[in-house]
Amino acid sequence: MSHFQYNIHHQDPATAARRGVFTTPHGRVQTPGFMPVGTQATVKGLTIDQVAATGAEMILGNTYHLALRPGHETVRRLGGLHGMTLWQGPILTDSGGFQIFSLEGIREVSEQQATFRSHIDGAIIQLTPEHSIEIQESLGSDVAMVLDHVVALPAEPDAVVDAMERSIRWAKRCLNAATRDDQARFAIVQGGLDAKLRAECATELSSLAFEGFAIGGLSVGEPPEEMYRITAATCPHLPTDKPRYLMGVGTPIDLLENIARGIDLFDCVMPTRNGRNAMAFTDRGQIKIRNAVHREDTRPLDPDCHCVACRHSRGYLRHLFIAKEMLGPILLSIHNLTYYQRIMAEARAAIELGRFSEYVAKKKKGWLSQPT
Ligand SMILES: CCOC(=O)Nc1nc2cc3nc(NC)[nH]c3cc2c(=O)[nH]1
Ligand SMILES: [Zn+2]
Repeated sequence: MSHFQYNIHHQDPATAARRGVFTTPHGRVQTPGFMPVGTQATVKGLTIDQVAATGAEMILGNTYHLALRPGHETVRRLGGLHGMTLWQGPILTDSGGFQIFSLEGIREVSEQQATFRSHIDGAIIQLTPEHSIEIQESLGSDVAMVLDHVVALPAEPDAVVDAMERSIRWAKRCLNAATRDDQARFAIVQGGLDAKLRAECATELSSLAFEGFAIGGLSVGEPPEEMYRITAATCPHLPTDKPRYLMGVGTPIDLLENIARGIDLFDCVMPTRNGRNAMAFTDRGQIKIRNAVHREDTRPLDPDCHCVACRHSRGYLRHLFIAKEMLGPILLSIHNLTYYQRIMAEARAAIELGRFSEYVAKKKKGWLSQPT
């Protein structure tokens, strides 16, 4: 009996949106679902109780960062990510390919491995598919991402094909290197912005024994319409009975547009990173809380939000940022994560009612109006 199970209980009649539940050894994830990013084994500035209170069920850690610091053997000796962080829910680790390629600029990719320079001490790191799986098994995450080869866009067609074909070979090496049956492996579809390549890659990966499938190589600066075109072209070639995870996405509109095209799981730094930078998401668009207009505004960020930040006035939140108090970034991170989870909960309910398209239209109207 597998430790992992994915069940769809509603399929939206008018879109490709699905409502499901992904069961892991550390509990269930309601889908569509959003995973807060905890790159260095912490969702920045929040305790795990605060993260849980936002409604998050599954969080994301990053293999590349944790392998560099404190080292995956150290994490294992400290009880793995669950023992170290005390987060008892599901954890997904992406092996950080994106961080490598975006943060460091990959020094080189050979058939054997990706070689890059550590952003901490400049040391040369060589990451093979096998080592990436070994690291993630030490971290003890519930879901491990395969090591893939991501090319920066725009890229020469030959380079896109080459990286996509290497990613498939590396995905097979990751499966062969796996030793834990209580850790799922998710494949990552590559293929740039070429719908035909994406379909080929998805079809090939779907024939392999993965518990889930991610769409990579997006949210790397391409226009939203291009992202939506690629997810719409890729999902039909992925198994219907496995979770689909769109990496690094996105804004609230991106979440809904991609749920409509068949995506089940998301992760993005936006709610936390923008929160730390004094930007709050609301149903009527984004609020830049440092703006002087909020100076004596007694209203909460969002009257419909039950989070701890929304018990305060906008004026107080603005003061915290102007005074550079650490509570400011913490409260806005909590609000933004709560907001993202609320959107996902509303989306799940709308799919159950068969009214997802109506829901998306209503939300987009609010987001595109001017915040008050
Ligand atoms: C190296 C394999 O593990 C990975 O995490 N690969 C991977 N991660 C990604 C993360 C991304 N974040 C964004 N936008 C913020 N886009 C991403 C793409 C990938 C990816 O293609 N591949
Ligand atoms: Zn709030």
